[in-house]
Amino acid sequence: MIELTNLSFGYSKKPLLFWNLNLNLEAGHIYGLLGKNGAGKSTLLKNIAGLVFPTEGVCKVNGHNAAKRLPSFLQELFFIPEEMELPSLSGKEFVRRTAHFYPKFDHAQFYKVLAEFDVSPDANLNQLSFGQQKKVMITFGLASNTSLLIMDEPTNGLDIPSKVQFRRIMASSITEDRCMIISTHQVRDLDSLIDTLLVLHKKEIVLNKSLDDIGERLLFSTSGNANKDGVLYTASNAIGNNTISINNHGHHNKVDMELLFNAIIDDYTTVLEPLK
Ligand SMILES: Nc1ncnc2c1ncn2[C@@H]1O[C@H](COP(=O)(O)OP(=O)(O)OP(=O)(O)O)[C@@H](O)[C@H]1O
Repeated sequence: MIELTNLSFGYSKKPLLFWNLNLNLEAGHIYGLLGKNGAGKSTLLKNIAGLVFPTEGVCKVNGHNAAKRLPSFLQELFFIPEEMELPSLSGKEFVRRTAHFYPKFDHAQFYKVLAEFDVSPDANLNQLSFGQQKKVMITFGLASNTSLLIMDEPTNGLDIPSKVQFRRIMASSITEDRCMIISTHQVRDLDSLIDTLLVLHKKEIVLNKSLDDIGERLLFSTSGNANKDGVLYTASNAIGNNTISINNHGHHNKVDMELLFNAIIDDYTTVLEPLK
């Protein structure tokens, strides 16, 4: 569905943020995009959405060159940026004026999910709190039923019960025809939600693997339970050590995404070797 080929990008007069980046993403998956502050997550998402244009290389979505922003491309894409300015309209009016851009927009789904988020469709959007505004846009994005839904830091501004609700609603909205990409700093917000982890580090996508694959190849445990001959990374916490080691048994275990992310950004790239 998404094909980035030899993509390089840099803002004018700044060094390149990505260099020769290649990435293929498929429908039917919820991808979690992680990277340090300033790694370029938002910029990568904007390249995919055709909001900025590659310096070199190409980004295709459903066969369309994203940079051309053709109507046939735009009607299948919904992008929720990290920060947004909403018009002085009620949610209901916003839907009335904009839903027709998305041929698969489901009005009943919009009102149902918005009610689950406990936001009134009659409230003026620019008088809602930041978290409530996010909820309206997440709901609109889900109801648009576009084949690609991109969310940049969607959980930013949501309180803890709303984050739980968000994960539940998102997980129940994925279909075989849809691809969702969620970027976040809050690794824990992706727990029980994403199926594939993407890590952007040092101008490249260094990891694009399903959690199933990762959990079969790496063992996440306390150091006492680690595969002692295959320890790849250890981090101490208040009560001991957490460890990533090679999973020799091939039995799936739960991936500690935060630990894996920390290992990668600390440049313990050996954790990536068993995943190649
Ligand atoms: N419009 C712009 N013009 C120039 N530089 C920009 C622009 N937008 C972002 N940058 C720079 O590009 C780099 C990557 O920014 P980006 O927002 O893509 O990173 P990010 O990984 O999403 O960061 P964060 O996790 O902090 O949100 C940063 O150094 C930022 O200052």
